[in-house]
Amino acid sequence: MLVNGIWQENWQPVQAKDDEGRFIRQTSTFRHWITPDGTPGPTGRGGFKAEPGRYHLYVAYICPWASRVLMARRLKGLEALIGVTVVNPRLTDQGWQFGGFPGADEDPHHGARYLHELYTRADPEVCGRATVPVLWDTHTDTLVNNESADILRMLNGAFSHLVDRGPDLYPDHLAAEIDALNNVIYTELNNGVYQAGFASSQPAYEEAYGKVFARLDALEARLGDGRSYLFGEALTESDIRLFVTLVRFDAAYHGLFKCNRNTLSDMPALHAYLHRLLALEGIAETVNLEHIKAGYYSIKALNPTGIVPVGPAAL
Ligand SMILES: N[C@@H](CCC(=O)N[C@@H](CS)C(=O)NCC(=O)O)C(=O)O
Repeated sequence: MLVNGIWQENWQPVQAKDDEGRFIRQTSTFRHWITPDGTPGPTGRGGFKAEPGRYHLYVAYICPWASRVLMARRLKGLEALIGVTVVNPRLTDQGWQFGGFPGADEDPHHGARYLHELYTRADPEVCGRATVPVLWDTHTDTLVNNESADILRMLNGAFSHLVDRGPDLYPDHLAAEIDALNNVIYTELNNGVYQAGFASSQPAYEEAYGKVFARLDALEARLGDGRSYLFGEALTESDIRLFVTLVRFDAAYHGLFKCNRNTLSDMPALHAYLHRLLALEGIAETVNLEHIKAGYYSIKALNPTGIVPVGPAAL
């Protein structure tokens, strides 16, 4: 991680813990918003007008937070407006690295070797982890936002005057319900699986495991009434947020994170829902299982041999 702009060599993939051994996720540092006219968004400063070709996303296919942004870019038809660079799925002791793995890109804008170089370019005194996704402004050469929840939301609306495609992922009449469900999905699933995987005590692991499967059971029942998506027939942000965890479940969380009461393929409604989303145009291309497995199973603290499982044979 970075402390006052200096990369710390003793970087640890296992993140902060509370007193009972529960994993704690850090908060994001850059919180500016792209808006249609460049006026400030809900946080940060203004000056980031939606313009074709101006912004660039740095992502990792392994990362569920980055994947939700990739999905929104595809669903909203923004591929021609916003470029993407995929980092190497294996975290190094310098954090995310460019190139060096099939399907991993070089940095097209700065020729950086590591993602943390972009963070210090944006702020020479930056402190914190150099996480993906990164939303970069090529005009002012700075980091706009590194919080995927913000990026997901801004991609829904900020470019609509340039490209008006795809579902409204955050319609006004569902906003409060989406926020509430997002919160539950984040706490109990998106982050819940990490809390199981990175727990450093038996009780912390069991607590997280219990939350994960209780929520999966509740969602299995919710989707079992025949609806296509979480809120009926309209695809929303909440579906994107749920999908990114479901699609990694059997390949990474079931084994590596010990979320192993059952596989997702054992839950018929959730499994059908996963495949319904995967079948949406362009969505399967936002998922790279080789990167997902290589990335998760390269976490030495959880898998010291680095052996990557061959399966699952199918999702
Ligand atoms: N709040 C961030 C979290 C992103 C995040 O934790 N990304 C992970 C990959 S899944 C990362 O880049 N980790 C590198 C690190 O923690 O140093 C978001 O949702 O955008």
